[in-house]
Amino acid sequence: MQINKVYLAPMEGVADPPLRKVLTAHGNYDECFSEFIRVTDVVLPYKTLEREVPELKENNARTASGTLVRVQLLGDNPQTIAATAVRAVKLGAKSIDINFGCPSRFVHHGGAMLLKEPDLMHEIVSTVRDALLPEIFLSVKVRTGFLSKEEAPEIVSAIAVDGVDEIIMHARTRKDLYSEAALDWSVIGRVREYAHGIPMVANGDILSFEDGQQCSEAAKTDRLMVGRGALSIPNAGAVLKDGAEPYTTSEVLKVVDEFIQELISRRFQEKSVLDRAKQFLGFARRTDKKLVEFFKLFCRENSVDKARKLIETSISQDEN
Ligand SMILES: Cc1cc2nc3c(=O)[nH]c(=O)nc-3n(C[C@H](O)[C@H](O)[C@H](O)COP(=O)(O)O)c2cc1C
Repeated sequence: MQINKVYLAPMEGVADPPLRKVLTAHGNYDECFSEFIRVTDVVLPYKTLEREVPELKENNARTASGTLVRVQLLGDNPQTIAATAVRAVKLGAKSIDINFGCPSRFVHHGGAMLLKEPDLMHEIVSTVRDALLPEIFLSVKVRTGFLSKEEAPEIVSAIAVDGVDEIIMHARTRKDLYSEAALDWSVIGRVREYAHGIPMVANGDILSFEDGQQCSEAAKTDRLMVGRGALSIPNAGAVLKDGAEPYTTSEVLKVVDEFIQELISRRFQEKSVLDRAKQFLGFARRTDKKLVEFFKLFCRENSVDKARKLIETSISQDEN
């Protein structure tokens, strides 16, 4: 199947503004997402939204390379989520996503915890939709269930509110967390009918062109979302949509170095720069055996200069 849309997934603590800037310059993504922004019983101040999603004011809700950033909100209070969404739109957001997929144990009543409460999910989605102008794109991100994928039809029915533009489904339940064995893209295909024509976006462990093809066949959709795979294959959009060759090891390392430079330019502390580069490589090594060894060497470096030198040496060895 021809893939028509590929999104860079929201990843809290990973896909922050500097990483979004770097990855969207390479990824050929149709849109990327903010990390989840938690909304309590208080409408979020503008300054919090500006801090979490600086792209809103800096570049009309786009990253430097022009990729739109969808603002993701998480919470259990329909009114404050809706009012916060309206504020995000005033700051420039063109698209909003509601998170019912986050399994974090630090989120007590929000994210995937609400998969157990279809009525509340329905109320949140309806209230947010009613508060926004129709031209503002609204999506909802869920998992296939809380305890079991048998819950998926009820979940999709609850959120398939008139005017919702997309349903994004991570093909695991809350209970599955990130278990590889539990992944089941076909659930997405089976619950399509409950979405009443709202396009579905399939998500979970898409790490290659072949994965993308299998996922879209099973999920019966031409829209995919890539999270961790975006760090192993920084050009994931081009790979999945156009069958481009995935970046080579040295191309991935050049992206890691760009990320390091981006963090330095934003005045991140040396330790944070090293930690974030390790985090990137930790994900990237999933699909590249050469990076497994490189990662071990990289973790021994205790200065950014030495770490960048190691990257440079490895790139020149790889290219010769
Ligand atoms: C470190 C990390 C942080 C995440 N943060 C969020 C988040 O803020 N909002 C959200 O909806 N999902 C979040 N997720 C879930 C991803 O968006 C995605 O659904 C999941 O990783 C499966 O896709 P993948 O296999 O392509 O990574 C996070 C996942 C990871 C690994």
